[in-house]
Amino acid sequence: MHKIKVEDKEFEIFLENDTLSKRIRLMGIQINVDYEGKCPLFIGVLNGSFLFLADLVKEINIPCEVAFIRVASYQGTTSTGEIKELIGLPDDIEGRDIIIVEDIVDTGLTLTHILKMINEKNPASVKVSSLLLKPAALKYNIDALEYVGFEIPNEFVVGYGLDYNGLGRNLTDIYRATGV
Ligand SMILES: O=P(O)(O)OC[C@H]1O[C@H](OP(=O)(O)OP(=O)(O)O)[C@H](O)[C@@H]1O
Ligand SMILES: Nc1nc2[nH]cnc2c(=O)[nH]1
Repeated sequence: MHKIKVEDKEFEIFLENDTLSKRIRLMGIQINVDYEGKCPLFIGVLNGSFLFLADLVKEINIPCEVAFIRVASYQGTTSTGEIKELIGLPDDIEGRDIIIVEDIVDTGLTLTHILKMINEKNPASVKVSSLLLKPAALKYNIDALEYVGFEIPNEFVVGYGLDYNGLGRNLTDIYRATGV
């Protein structure tokens, strides 16, 4: 089993880059079909989505635009993970077909806040594309979650954009914590 250490934590290989690429190709095909004749605006949620978004849009062969947003958490309330503000949301999304791009949906809290703030700007439609989803961790129902790469167990993962204490985002494969 291919194991690595990121800072103090051990991880084992979980999803190899080739597996990710094949799935992302299929997700792109599905989006090309669903948005034929439209010009969707992909909005990546920084930081974790940067590699997934880059690979996903390379599979898109219809006109599209790309933007990024960042969410900032309340200071001192990290245990509840409340979200204070959304940075970088374009002003002119009214009437646009939006596809929010996430690396992972865990509890669903981040997306719930993002969706609320985006919907206030009256887009034509909003869907979410997430590479990973932890169904067992979900606390918020997200109807807009249309394109999911992989449903994974409720385990901590790192690599391909996902970090452990800021490290590991550059790994080409995704690893899971070994729990030792
Ligand atoms: O469904 P949730 O429980 O809200 O968790 C999912 C969020 O957590 C991660 O972001 P993180 O806050 O770690 O920031 P990062 O993308 O900069 O790593 C991920 O990119 C999602 O945005
Ligand atoms: N790196 C990383 N970030 C997350 N954010 C929510 N869940 C996870 C996870 O499993 N790994």
